[in-house]
Amino acid sequence: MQSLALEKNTPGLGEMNYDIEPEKSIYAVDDFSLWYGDKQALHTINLDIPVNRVTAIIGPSGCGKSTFIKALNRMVELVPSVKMSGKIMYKDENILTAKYKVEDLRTKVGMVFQNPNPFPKSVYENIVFGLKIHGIKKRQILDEIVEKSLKGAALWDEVKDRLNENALGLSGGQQQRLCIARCLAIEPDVILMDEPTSALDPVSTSKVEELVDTLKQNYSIVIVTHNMQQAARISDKTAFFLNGEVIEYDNTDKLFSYPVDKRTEDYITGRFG
Ligand SMILES: Nc1ncnc2c1ncn2[C@@H]1O[C@H](COP(=O)(O)OP(=O)(O)OP(=O)(O)O)[C@@H](O)[C@H]1O
Repeated sequence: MQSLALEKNTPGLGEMNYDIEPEKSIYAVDDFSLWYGDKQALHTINLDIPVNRVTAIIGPSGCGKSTFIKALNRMVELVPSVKMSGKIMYKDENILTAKYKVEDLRTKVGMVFQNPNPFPKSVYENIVFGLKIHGIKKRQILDEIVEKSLKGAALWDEVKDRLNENALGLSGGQQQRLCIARCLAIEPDVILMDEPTSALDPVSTSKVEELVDTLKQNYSIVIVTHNMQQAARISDKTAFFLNGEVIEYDNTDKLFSYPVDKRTEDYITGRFG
């Protein structure tokens, strides 16, 4: 899918973006709105998410960042009062239609949460849990996937001799990388990260940031972060949300250096939020 994301999606950017190369998109979000009961949380979002890039979602508390990212894997539907309109195209298919199987989506889109949430099982069992559900039982295959996933999450060297220990005995940073490894085991296309480092110390945070940078070679990553330095460090594109709207969406270096909208400028310079 080719998309001219910035021309279409960035209110107020005008001709400044015409020199930007069209990128392949993994998601094309089209006039997407969401309500919790009567309260509208997202307003006609148009946003294309590029393949094999890191896209950061920033904005003040309550602006709809988590709601948006949870719409991308339809997790938001777990809230009974949710209503949605518009389209979320994932590889040319609208995931919001009744016929789109949410189980299929979950095998293509992994998610990492704010607080590391390993199962109270061994490191090994954490990785193979989803695979077993999908009927993969052969020990040799599982062993290979465990090693590959832990290597992919830059955790193998630290835990290769502790595979049978309870994952809850790992440090917070190791637990978060284990959750990333658990994601990688299902071989998704996309990894959604909802403030993945906000519960981590600075050393663990920088390990996860380095990891994100490596992972984007093979995965499309969407990361919600409160930390603007983090967004500037690790993302290729940034969307600034405010009151459920996308105010500005652009290449990260441009958005942070030359924001077009005054509200973006005020936010990134710390005048509010
Ligand atoms: N389950 C829910 N039921 C009703 N309203 C909700 C629910 N979850 C979120 N909201 C509301 O939707 C709006 C967007 O919330 P959301 O959690 O997506 O924002 P956020 O930008 O991720 O905030 P934060 O940075 O504080 O996590 C808020 O007004 C919030 O109160």
